Amino acid sequence: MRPIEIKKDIFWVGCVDWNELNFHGYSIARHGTTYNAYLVKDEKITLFDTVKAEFREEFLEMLSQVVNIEDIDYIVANHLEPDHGGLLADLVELAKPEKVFCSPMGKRAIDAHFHQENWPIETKKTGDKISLGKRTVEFVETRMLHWPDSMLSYIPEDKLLITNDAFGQNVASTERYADEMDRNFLKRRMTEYYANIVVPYSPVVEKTLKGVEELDLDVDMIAPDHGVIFRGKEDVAFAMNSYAEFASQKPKNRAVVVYDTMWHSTEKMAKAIVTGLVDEGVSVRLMHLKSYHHSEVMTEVFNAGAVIVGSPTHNNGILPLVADMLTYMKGLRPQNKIGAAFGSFGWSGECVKAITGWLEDMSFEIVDPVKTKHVPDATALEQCVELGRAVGKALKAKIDE
Ligand SMILES: Cc1cc2nc3c(=O)[nH]c(=O)nc-3n(C[C@H](O)[C@H](O)[C@H](O)COP(=O)(O)O)c2cc1C
Repeated sequence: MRPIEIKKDIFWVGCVDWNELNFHGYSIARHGTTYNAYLVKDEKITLFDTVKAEFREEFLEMLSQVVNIEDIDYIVANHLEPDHGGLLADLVELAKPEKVFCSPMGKRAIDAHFHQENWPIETKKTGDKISLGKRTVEFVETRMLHWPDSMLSYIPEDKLLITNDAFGQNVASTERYADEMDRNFLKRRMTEYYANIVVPYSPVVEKTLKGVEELDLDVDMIAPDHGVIFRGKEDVAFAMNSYAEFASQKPKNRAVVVYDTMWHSTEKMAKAIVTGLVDEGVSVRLMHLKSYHHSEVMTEVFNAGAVIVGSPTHNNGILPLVADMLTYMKGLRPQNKIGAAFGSFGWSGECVKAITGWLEDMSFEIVDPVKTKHVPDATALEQCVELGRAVGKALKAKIDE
């Protein structure tokens, strides 16, 4: 692909990764991603971020189409994760920039990744500004959105906000702008990204959105480091409003029933629970963990107000895929959920206690569990339907709070 001029003398110089399948446990199978970097041609030629190291040749070729690499004066490292900082050392070597700008935490990240003492690093805090000539760059630190080093760069003369991973979406496409993409597809990719990466930092998202409002930043383009760019006031508002909605984590009238099973008893219970939820007017996703990756489950969990988790008792505990999913979910700290456990057992029956413990650790509002010795009979299945109804009622009450 060629560089794209997104504003006068500002170029997208990223790489499209059509084949990436998995980001640190977050499956992006079939959608790929992009690593976006931006080059500003001003009196000081400035590069914002780099790309993943595997794309070295492609990235250097991309840059060479708009600039002599050795003419780059400044590099801004908004985020040091290797999909954006992967070629920083190469660029410092090739361009010999006058300055490398990063946040104070970015300096620590550069030290820990590159172990270089002689780079011309200058740290910038929220509110600090630099001049590129005709343009200014203002920095806004966004610690833990989603790494300690993360920051935003704002160019007021172009009303452009370069946001590193915030507002990103894992999607490989020839389209570069949000308005060229189907809106529902885009929202889905934004939701997945938020649910699998950003959700634990929702308080920082709320603070950042408030900060952008208080600083009265006039923005008509948001350029993230993954996926498409939001251009025009309408799409900027769409991106900001989507993040405000995501960060609020308001419970929705949807439930996820997620489980694993060895001999299908827990599965029979799961289906009866779905019946009870549907009786109460709740929209349900039933997800067998042998069919769904934990990140697909997480996106549904994020979109749901209730999560009902099932496992048979297995060696005095729960099945490994259920433990895997609970570990992943707990790390992402979803808020405002109703939770319940269910499962079949043979003799000792620890499954529901173990699952309930996980759900309590995540501060879910707990509805009493159901466990069944081996194959559920009609009475046991009716208890499962009742569990679904009880969760549906608790969810309704929570939504009305
Ligand atoms: C390898 C294995 C280990 C098991 N360990 C336990 C156990 O520690 N305690 C228990 O109560 N049941 C145990 N069970 C019995 C299962 O929980 C029981 O068969 C249950 O009905 C299976 O539910 P499912 O049909 O959903 O797989 C075990 C079963 C298997 C196959």
